[in-house]
Amino acid sequence: MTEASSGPEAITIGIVSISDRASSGIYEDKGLPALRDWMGRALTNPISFEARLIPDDLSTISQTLIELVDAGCALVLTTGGTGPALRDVTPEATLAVADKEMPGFGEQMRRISLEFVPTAILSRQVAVIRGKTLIMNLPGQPRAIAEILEGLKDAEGRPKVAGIFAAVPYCIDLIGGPYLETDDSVCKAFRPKTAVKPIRPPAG
Ligand SMILES: Nc1ncnc2c1ncn2[C@@H]1O[C@H](COP(=O)(O)OP(=O)(O)OP(=O)(O)O)[C@@H](O)[C@H]1O
Ligand SMILES: Nc1nc2c(c(=O)[nH]1)N[C@H]1C(S)=C(S)[C@@H](COP(=O)(O)O)O[C@H]1N2
Repeated sequence: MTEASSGPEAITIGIVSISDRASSGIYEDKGLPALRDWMGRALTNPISFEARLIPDDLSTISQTLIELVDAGCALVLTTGGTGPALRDVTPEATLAVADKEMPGFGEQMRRISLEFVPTAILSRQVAVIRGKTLIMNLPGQPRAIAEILEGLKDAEGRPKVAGIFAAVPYCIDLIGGPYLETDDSVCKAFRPKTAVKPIRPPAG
C-alpha cells in the first residue's frame, strides 16, 4: 500500500493529570477525560494514549515525563500543578527534563486564559522539547484545557484569539515527529505552505 492511500499516521500521545486530590481518590479526575476528548476531536490521526494520574511530586512528575518520551510519545500534555501553591511544581519538574524551552507557548496560554479569568496570571505553564517530543503544561482546571488548546471563537465560530494547538503540528514536524492532521472545525493547524503535505484519505 502506498503512503498516499493509508490515511494519517498513527501517533502516541502522553496525557498526565497531576493532582494530589484526584490521584488519591478525594475527587474524580476530570483532567485525563478532558485531554482525551479534546485530542480525539482535534486530530484525525489514529491516537493511542499513554495516560498517567499522579500526585504533585517533583521527582514523580519528571520520572513520568521521561518514561512517556522514552515510550515514543510525539506529544505529552500535563494538566495541573502550575499555580503558585507550595505543592505546585509541574513547571519545575518539566524544565528539569528539558533539552529546550519553548516560551511562546506559555506566553500565549496566559494571553488566552486572561480572556477567561483574571487569575490566569497565576499560571506558570511551560512547554519544552525533550528529544523528539514536545511536552506542554496546561492548568488543572478541566475547562481550561479546551479553552487554551482551541482559543476563543466569536458568536459565528470564527477564531478571535488563536489557541496554542494551531502551532503544535508544525513544531512536531520540525523536531522530527509524526505529521499531525487536524479537524479544521475544531482547530486549524498552521504550517508554512512548503511544509503542507497533500490531504490523504482515511484508511479503509
Ligand atoms: N484532575 C482534576 N480533576 C478535576 N478537577 C481538578 C483536577 N485538577 C484540578 N482540578 C480543579 O481545578 C482547581 C485548581 O487546580 P490545581 O491544580 O491548582 O489543584 P490544587 O488546588 O493544587 O489541588 P490538587 O492538586 O489536589 O488537585 C482545583 O481546586 C479543582 O477544583
Ligand atoms: N483558560 C483558563 N486558564 C486558567 C484557569 C481557567 O479557569 N481557565 N484557571 C487559572 C487558575 S485559577 C490558576 S490558580 C492557574 C494555575 O492552575 P493549576 O495550579 O491548576 O495548574 O491557572 C489559571 N489558568
